[in-house]
Amino acid sequence: YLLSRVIHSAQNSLPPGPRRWPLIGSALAFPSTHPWLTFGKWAKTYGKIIYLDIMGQPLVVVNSAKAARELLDQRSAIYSDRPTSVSDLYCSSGFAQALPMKPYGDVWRQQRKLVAQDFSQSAITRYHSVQETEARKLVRSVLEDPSTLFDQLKLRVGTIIIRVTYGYYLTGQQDPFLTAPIEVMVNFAKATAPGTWIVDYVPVLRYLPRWTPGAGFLRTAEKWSKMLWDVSWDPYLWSKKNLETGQAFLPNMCATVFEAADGKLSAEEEHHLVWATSAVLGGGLDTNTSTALVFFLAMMLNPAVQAKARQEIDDVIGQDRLPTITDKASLPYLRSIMTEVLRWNPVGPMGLPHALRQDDIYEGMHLPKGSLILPNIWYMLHDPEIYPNPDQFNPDRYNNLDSEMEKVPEVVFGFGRRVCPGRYFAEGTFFAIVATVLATCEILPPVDSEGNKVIPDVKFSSGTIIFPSAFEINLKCRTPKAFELLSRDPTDDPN
Ligand code: HEM
Repeated sequence: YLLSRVIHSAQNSLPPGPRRWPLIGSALAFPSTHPWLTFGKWAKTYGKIIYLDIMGQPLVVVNSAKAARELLDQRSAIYSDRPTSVSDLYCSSGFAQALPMKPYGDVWRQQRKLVAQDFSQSAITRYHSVQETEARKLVRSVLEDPSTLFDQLKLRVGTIIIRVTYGYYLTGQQDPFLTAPIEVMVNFAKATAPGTWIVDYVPVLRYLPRWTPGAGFLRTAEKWSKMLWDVSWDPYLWSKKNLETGQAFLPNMCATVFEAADGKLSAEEEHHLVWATSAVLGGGLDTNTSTALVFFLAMMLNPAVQAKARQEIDDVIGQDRLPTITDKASLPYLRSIMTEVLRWNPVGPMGLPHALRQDDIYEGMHLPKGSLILPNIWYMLHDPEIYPNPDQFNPDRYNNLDSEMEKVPEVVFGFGRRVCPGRYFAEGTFFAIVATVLATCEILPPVDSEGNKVIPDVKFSSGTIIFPSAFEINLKCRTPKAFELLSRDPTDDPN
């Protein structure tokens, strides 16, 4: 009773936000592109918590890491859902099947447990050599032809994630086990962009017969749903079959689950495994690819940072071998660079939306039940009060202190019970690429026909997972010895 009185009195104290109109709410003010930038600007006017209402759907933008911690972490029992309205929407396109969009509950818990077990900090060391090998192949290929950087990154990051999830080794860039998930991720980006589904705003449209001209979205949704289904089942079925034939590389996530169950999974367990593995694929492909691209961009723009990193590697590791993932602990400047890449342009600038299960009050403001909570990760890492000159790429801002660096991944990988279960694995892949590139190469801007350096603008796409606009680099190998080391198998390296 007391709570309802308090909520009632707080009803009039919704967080501040742009003007709301009858019926449409604040829909007119909702930024159509790069919303994290607008929400960040709004922080000056409205503060760290902003309230919007899109046609009756309450949205709460959280612009501060402290508030995100206090709500999404400390009150995680009520902040761990995914928005049902949005899940319904994804449902039309099949994405509600996927673990990351699942409502907080038993099915989500079962699937998440499978991912968390296989990618725990202790379990992932068995995947180090896969990550290191692919990082070396990446550098060799890009040295051969720097214009292939984007494609090679997709291929190498894809190879790592598909290899450790299903035991399948990609045959090349055109392998359908790579091209299909990439296409599905493009659909995911579209499906999660606000406004893609007119049905979101006018729910009755869901019941339109398929053949009506306005029902194109239903046909799109059906097509995407089928693609997602295939992309989730096909590699799984390959893995299951080839665990028996011995063709699947070990260890891999599917095989580990199968072996733990003595090869016998119930239909329900199999369902959980299919959707858990497909979440790994979806969670680990574009995120890691784009993060590595941001690294290349940052390095090209900051030659002094590269030089300092190479010096650290030469001092700590020497030039007779390449750094491996276990060397990360002794390379603080490289860790600072990785941290600064994650902060400078986080590839998931708004993370994924959480949903609030019941009415809540925060600092006297009423946060209504059913609100979508949108963490503005980008702004949390660009708030000038916390990160002075936030647009400047400056790894020294952490003073080599892990306590300072840790504040960045704590935000970049999301919050509470929904925090990214692939964080440590993702950092392994990222480190393998960063360390291998910096130990062996100089990343240079390309030059035009008159010999002038071509420096690209730093621009990003908009969406759930964002990519830098296309740019070119030049990659120069430091020494013949470095080139030779790139051809070595990391497991043969003397440590
Ligand atoms: C740089 C790389 C990555 C970044 C920046 C990233 C970031 C994120 C973020 C922000 C979330 C949402 C957390 C929240 O709701 O608060 C998330 C969820 C998730 N990520 Fe990652 N991620 C990365 C790599 C990976 C990898 C490699 C995997 C797989 C091994 C993975 C698997 C997942 C899954 C399954 C979820 C859904 C969790 C849930 O809903 O319970 N991610 N990630």
